[in-house]
Amino acid sequence: MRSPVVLVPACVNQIGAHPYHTAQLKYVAAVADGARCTPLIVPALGAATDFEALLALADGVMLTGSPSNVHASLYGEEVLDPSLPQDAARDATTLPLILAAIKRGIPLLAICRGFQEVNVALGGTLHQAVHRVPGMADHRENKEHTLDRQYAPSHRVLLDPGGRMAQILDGAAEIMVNSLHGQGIKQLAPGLAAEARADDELVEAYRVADAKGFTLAVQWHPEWRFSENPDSVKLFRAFGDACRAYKAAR
Ligand SMILES: N[C@@H](CCC(=O)NCCCC(=O)O)C(=O)O
Repeated sequence: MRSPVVLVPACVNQIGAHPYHTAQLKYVAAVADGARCTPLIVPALGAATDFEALLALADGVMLTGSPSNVHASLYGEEVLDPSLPQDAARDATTLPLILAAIKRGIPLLAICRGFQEVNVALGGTLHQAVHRVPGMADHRENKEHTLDRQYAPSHRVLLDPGGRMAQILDGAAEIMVNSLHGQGIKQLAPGLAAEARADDELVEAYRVADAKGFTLAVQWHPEWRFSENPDSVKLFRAFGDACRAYKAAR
């Protein structure tokens, strides 16, 4: 029997003289080895994407992190810092894909930029620079540190005791997470339920409250060396199980 297919939308990145569709290995590996599903990287073709064709293949969707920001115009703001990277082709692909996947009840796991994308797709807004908001912490990584240090757990999040995440993590009340983002949730979209918050109250995880299928979005990076972190192992296993159940029920 074939394994569930999980769509992993690509970014567009310039490498040398040419633009490429790219997906980082760590995300693809977490789908393959953590969720035990077959990752299928989706090119960022925007409106030229045949979403119906893709969703007919999909048993799950995983949205990755990326250094680029969701374009501020998509939540009604001017871009505050145009020097930061953007990826209009990814926005034009992921936002419609998110809406279509949720409507179909396809399991959805969203990480970092993906977490921000789902919120914007559903009508929420973002802080463009969390660290400039009075009372909020700086959630960015120090780029001068080694990667191991950048992706090391750096702060706690408190889990909603009645939430899906707490259930997946065997009733944990809080966990330590890494933190590599400048933007964050300002206004949670209608229909999203917060699952975890940092000590400065920033939403760090949520689900789509009335979704037919599994939905979880996290601001941190569970894909980083996931096999060394029991919480990340449980999260990818739960996502994979949801994809297997979706596939079985088709
Ligand atoms: N641009 C957003 C998104 C942050 C994000 O996804 N960072 C991860 C980049 C590298 C990786 O994929 O590990 C923000 O800064 O808030």
